[in-house]
Amino acid sequence: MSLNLICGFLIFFLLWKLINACFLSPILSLRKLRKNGLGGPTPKFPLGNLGDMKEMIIKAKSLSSSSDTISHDIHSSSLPYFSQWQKLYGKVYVYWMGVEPFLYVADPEFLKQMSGKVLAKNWGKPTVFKSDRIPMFGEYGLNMIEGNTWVRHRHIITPAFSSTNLKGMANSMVELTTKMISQWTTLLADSSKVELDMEKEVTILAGEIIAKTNFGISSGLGNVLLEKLRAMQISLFKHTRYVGVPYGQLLTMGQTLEARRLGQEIDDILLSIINARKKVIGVEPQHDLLGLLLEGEDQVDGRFVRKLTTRELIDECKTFFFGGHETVALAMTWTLMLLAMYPKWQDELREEIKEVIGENDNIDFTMLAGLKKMGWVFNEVLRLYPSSPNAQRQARSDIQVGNVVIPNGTNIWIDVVGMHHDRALWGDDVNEFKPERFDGDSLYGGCKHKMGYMPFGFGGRMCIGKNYALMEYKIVMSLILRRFSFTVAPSYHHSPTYFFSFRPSSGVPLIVKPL
Ligand code: HEM
Repeated sequence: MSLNLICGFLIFFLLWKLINACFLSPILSLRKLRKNGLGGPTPKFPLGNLGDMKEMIIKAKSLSSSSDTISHDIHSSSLPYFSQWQKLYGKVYVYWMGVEPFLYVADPEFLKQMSGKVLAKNWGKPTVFKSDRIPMFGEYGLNMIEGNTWVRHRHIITPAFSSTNLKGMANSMVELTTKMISQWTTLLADSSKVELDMEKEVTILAGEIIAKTNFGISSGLGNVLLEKLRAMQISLFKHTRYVGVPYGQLLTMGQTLEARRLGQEIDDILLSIINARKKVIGVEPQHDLLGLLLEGEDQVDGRFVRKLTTRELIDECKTFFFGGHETVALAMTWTLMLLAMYPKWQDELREEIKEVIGENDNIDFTMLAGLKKMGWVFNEVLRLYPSSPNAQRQARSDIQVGNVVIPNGTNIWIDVVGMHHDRALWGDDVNEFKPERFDGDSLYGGCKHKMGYMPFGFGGRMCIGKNYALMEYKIVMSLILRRFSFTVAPSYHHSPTYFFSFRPSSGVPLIVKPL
């Protein structure tokens, strides 16, 4: 075959791929979805609805920056496109990121029926997000994998979060929080109050806690990992990403390469931690996550094989490091901001802590169940400011929900914030901070539909670290509320911003006073 012919074939093949990716496949998907009677905003090539989304965000931000009042209605202010499209097209519609259609779902009944049709292991995760997420979670992190690989990993990891193991982690949580408290006490020695950025304080603490309890590593090394993860997140999500736009990655090449470089550096540190731990297996007891993942072997077809490969281990460590500190840190940050806004709830919690824990420094795991009101506050904070504001899935086969067929390959965006702020589900006080709605051991806070409240996800892929998170939250909050009171600093500007999660746009400065 002549060189010209080969080049001709290659050009034809690349052109065909481009036309297919940019036009044929999206038109086919649009037809299939429209056949179901699903509405949605009109996509424009090549950005889909990304341009509209950006415009709406800029408008909403300029409105909120001119207002001094603190509103908890973050659905309208931080995700204005979803809230405005919902009014036009209902709670299930189709929007586009580039040439990728997304089925938007904020209807709990639809979600219930849809999730009832698919086994946890058969859910896919959108391929379109993978290249952005791989530097953060690796290819084999629990939240990235599917099918039998997910079943195997989940089966191996679940025992690490048993109540026996959690009990063993409480001491480290108390120890590290006490260290932070003594730093604050030193700062306060010379003045009666100080202003501290609570987001920064509790993020460092949560990072130290996950580093110690899951990997047995020192705060110093934990902080190095945290800084690299944070820098990676900023390079990946702080600026416009052209998700779903054909060859959109080329437009953000610099950020992508930077994220990959940081990802590799994190992998190298984790590999050295894993190798050091391998040397002490069988010599020292291994109760933390890493020890459990390393220890033991499985018998497969009569052969003994290691449970997870080194690549899988690195990816799981990265996933737990990231997922295990960021979510809890945000829950604690928003809690402190809300408690500073509503001092009545600070007093209520302090009273409860006094009754249940007293001045005891050896907080026992079993005592924590007695902190009922703190549980309500935790639930209410995660309702208003969920650390995981959405869940994403991809159909791996056609799914029939009532009259709607969700075609194989469809991306699904479940808007958790939308459901948590839905007036029809929660009533007129939906945007108010009212922890008492979770009174009476109500798991759903009076929500009219059980799937309308899902801060920890749904079905078999529900958060594996839920009990760990609640334990850490209760220990940290008890220890700090016992010693300090909090008020909102005049410099605080309430502007929760969505980038991967809901974060304060410029920290949460609070005035801290010793009690
Ligand atoms: C307030 C704290 C937390 C919140 C609100 C939270 C929320 C969630 C949610 C909503 C999911 C499901 C995501 C989906 O459906 O795609 C999830 C999954 C997950 N969470 Fe959490 N999480 C928290 C704390 C933690 C902690 C402390 C850890 C680890 C120590 C952790 C590890 C994970 C992992 C590994 C998954 C993936 C599970 C799977 O796919 O099987 N999370 N989390």
